[in-house]
Amino acid sequence: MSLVCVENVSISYGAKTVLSHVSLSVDPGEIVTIVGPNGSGKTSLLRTIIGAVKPARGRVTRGSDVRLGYVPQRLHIDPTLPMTVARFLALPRGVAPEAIGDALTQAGVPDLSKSQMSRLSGGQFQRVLLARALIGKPHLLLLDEATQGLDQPGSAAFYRQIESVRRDTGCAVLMISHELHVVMSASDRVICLNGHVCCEGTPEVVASAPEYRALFGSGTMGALALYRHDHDHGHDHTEAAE
Ligand SMILES: Nc1ncnc2c1ncn2[C@@H]1O[C@H](COP(=O)(O)OP(=O)(O)OP(=O)(O)O)[C@@H](O)[C@H]1O
Repeated sequence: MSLVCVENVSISYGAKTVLSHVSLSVDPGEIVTIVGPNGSGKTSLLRTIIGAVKPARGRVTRGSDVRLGYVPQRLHIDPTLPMTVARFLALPRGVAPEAIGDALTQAGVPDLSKSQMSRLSGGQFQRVLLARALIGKPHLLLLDEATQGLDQPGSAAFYRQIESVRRDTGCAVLMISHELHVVMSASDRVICLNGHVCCEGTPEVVASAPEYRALFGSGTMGALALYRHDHDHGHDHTEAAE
């Protein structure tokens, strides 16, 4: 039984249609990545799944007990506003301190609760947003370019954290990313969007699809093989957030 089902969805802003006839579903425990060029409708699709954008056609269904956790692309917090991480995570409704501690631990930043939001590094900020999404114990975690602005090691560490969250909680993950080689190697399934679903399947299938190569070139295949080769050995996946 899928957690969410998107059936024949089209999304328009006024007269402009940005996505047409998109169908997809996410099953429990899967990591599914959406890739696509700028403006191809990726964020619009995620926002439709969480109910923030109404589809012009088609429908999105999810089980009545399925909880979603959403990590947005950006979140601006006034840097002059004094606010600790714990306070931020307790907004807008009260959350028990143990739940905040658990979420920060799952996000890989157990010691940040007393830090000021304005003093966090980019990597720490993203981990705090991840912790915020994990507080509700989601069945499906949705990430919109969560590693934007992080350097390559920082973003690779972030994706390893996502894999560990999936391992520990069993949640499914639907994420958007531009970091093709890192993300493709961490995903069970990849969906390539460009106004519609161009191609989808395992990372290997998508990386070799002509539709994908027309958009991104053929470089990913080599990077994917290299990454898989490099990681064909054990790892201590406990790097601290940048
Ligand atoms: N609220 C809105 N009103 C009008 N047009 C919008 C709105 N949100 C997005 N669009 C337009 O819809 C198109 C798809 O935007 P969307 O943000 O979904 O794409 P994206 O694939 O996530 O892009 P990026 O990779 O640049 O983040 C763009 O042309 C964008 O300008």
